[in-house]
Parts: sequence; C-alpha cells; structure tokens
Amino acid sequence: MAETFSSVPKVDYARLQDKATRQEELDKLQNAIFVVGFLYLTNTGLEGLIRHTHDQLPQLFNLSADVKEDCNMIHSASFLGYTRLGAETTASQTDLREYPKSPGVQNLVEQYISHIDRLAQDFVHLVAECLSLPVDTFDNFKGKMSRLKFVKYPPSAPGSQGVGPHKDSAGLFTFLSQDNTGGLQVLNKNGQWIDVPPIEGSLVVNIQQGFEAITGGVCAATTHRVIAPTSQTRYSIPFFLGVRLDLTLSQLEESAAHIVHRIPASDDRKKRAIDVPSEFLSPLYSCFGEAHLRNRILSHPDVGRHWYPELFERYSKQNLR
Ligand SMILES: O=C(O)CCC(=O)C(=O)O
Ligand SMILES: [Fe+2]
Repeated sequence: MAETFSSVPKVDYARLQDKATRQEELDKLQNAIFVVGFLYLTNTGLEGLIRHTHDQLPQLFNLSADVKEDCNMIHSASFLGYTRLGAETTASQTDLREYPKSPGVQNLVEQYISHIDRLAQDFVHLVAECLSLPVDTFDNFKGKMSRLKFVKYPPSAPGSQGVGPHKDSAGLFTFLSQDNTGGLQVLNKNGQWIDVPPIEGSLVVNIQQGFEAITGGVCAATTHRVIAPTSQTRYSIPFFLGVRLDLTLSQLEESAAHIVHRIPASDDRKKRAIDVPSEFLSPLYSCFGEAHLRNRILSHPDVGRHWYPELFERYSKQNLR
C-alpha cells in the first residue's frame, strides 16, 4: 500500500511563526504537502474575517435574480461573474451549486483578498523552506491573477454532486474556507475518498495544477469533490493563488530540476487509476494559459460556447487520458 492518509493533517500557522516550534511545524508541512497533498491551516489570525465573510453570504446569494443576471459570467470573456445553479460542469456532469464573484460586495471581496493573499504569499515561502530550498524558490512562478469565489450549495437529493471530482486549475495552492455543513472529500493515494470535516476558522489547502507542473508532475495536484448537502445550505469560499500563465512545459523542465530532487517520492498508482487528468501536463497546450482556458471553457460550456465557439468545438473533442 502507498504511504497515504485516512484523515487530513493540521498545520498550525502560529507555530510556524514561532522560532521555538517552527522546525517541527515545517516538518509537518512537508509531510502534508508532499505525502498527503492536503492540510488544514489553523491559527492563521484570519478567523474573524472568515466568520464575518461567511455571515454575509446568505444575504449575498439572496440578491434578486435580476441583480445576479446582470453580472452573469456569460458577459465576461474572462470567465468572471455569477454562475447560476446547474450552469457548471465537472467530470462531464452538472454541478449543483451557484456562485457570484462580487455583486455589490466590493469591499468585502477586496478585504478578504488582501488578507488571504498575504497569507498565501507567505505560505509559498514556507513550502520552499520546508524543502530546505531558498524561500523565494517559487516566486518566479507566481501569476498575476488569483481568484476568489463565493459558493452556495442548496440542499439536494442524497448523493448529488455539489462539485464533481477535479483538480484546481490555474494556480499553485487553494485556500478554502468551508462552513459547518461538511461534504468536502479528498482522494488519497490508494484511491479512497476521505472526508474533510469542517474545523471552524481553518483553511483547507490543496495543491493546484500549476504547482504540479512546476514540480515536473512529481507533486501531483490533489483531487477533491463536494457531495451536495441534503438538509441545509452549504457555503464555501475558495481562494486560488495564481500561477504564471505564460509558462510552457519545456521552460519548466529546466527550472523544475533543482526542485524535483528535493521532493519525497511516493507511490500513487491506485489513485491514478481513478483520478482525473491534469490539463497542465498535457503536451496538447502551448502554455499554462491555454490549458487553463480549456478548463474554463469546458467547466462553463455556456460561456465557452458564447465567447470561443471554435475552441469549444476543438477542446470538447480532446481526450486527455
Ligand atoms: O466548496 C468547496 O468546499 C470546494 C470548492 C472547490 O473545490 C472549487 O470550487 O474548486
Ligand atoms: Fe476545487
């Protein structure tokens, strides 16, 4: 059996700031990122902001249908805006969730992004440090566009897909705040789905396809899904730290070499047998930006068809396996 996990480990951010406990916590971080692929980040100091933001979400999603339609993603060639229930597709199936990006809540969004982005930048330094690499090792891979989403999952029939199995696309790491409903699951290296029960105030961190690609595929992007709730509405707030979209696979081969040899190897054959493919590692795409565009077009087929009809046809026919 592969070295794997049956629950998601916790890494304490406050202990990472304290000289006396830093090394012990860095060791935990190394295991969490490179063996497990998921972690809860606790004690970040953002608990108040997270609670305050969650408190606003029911009201935000209760905005009138007209207001939500005014900022519908269909109006944006950059795939930014409101997605109504049933308009999103993951793993070829419709997801039972909706999300607005920011109608009427500019301050809330800006405040959240400014704090979480600072944390995310520091986190990337800690990941380098836990591999005993210079802290700025990954800085040159960071992109200009990170994304924040507010997501609502209405109660649905038992076993429904909130969001299907996927790997986050255009970034390095995701920092997800979930409410107290539950339903998030992650795939371990033996191909088993593991529950990630809510821990109040924590952030669930997972690896995105950008980090997978800059580690030469060695540190795989981690697969997760949400089982839709049955009796209460679920809200979540993922923040996706962006990767540079102009990078090509061949540029990476060279830059990744000195990173890769530091990464602990692990066996994930069972997981790979049922896993979803990574666009970013596919030779079909000229650079990360194109791989990400394909991901957006197929996830939001209405928007994709509207703005990129030819690419929609082309990407729909491609099989990444
Ligand atoms: O809602 C969640 O807990 C997860 C959301 C997610 O995985 C995503 O939007 O990429
Ligand atoms: Fe995700």
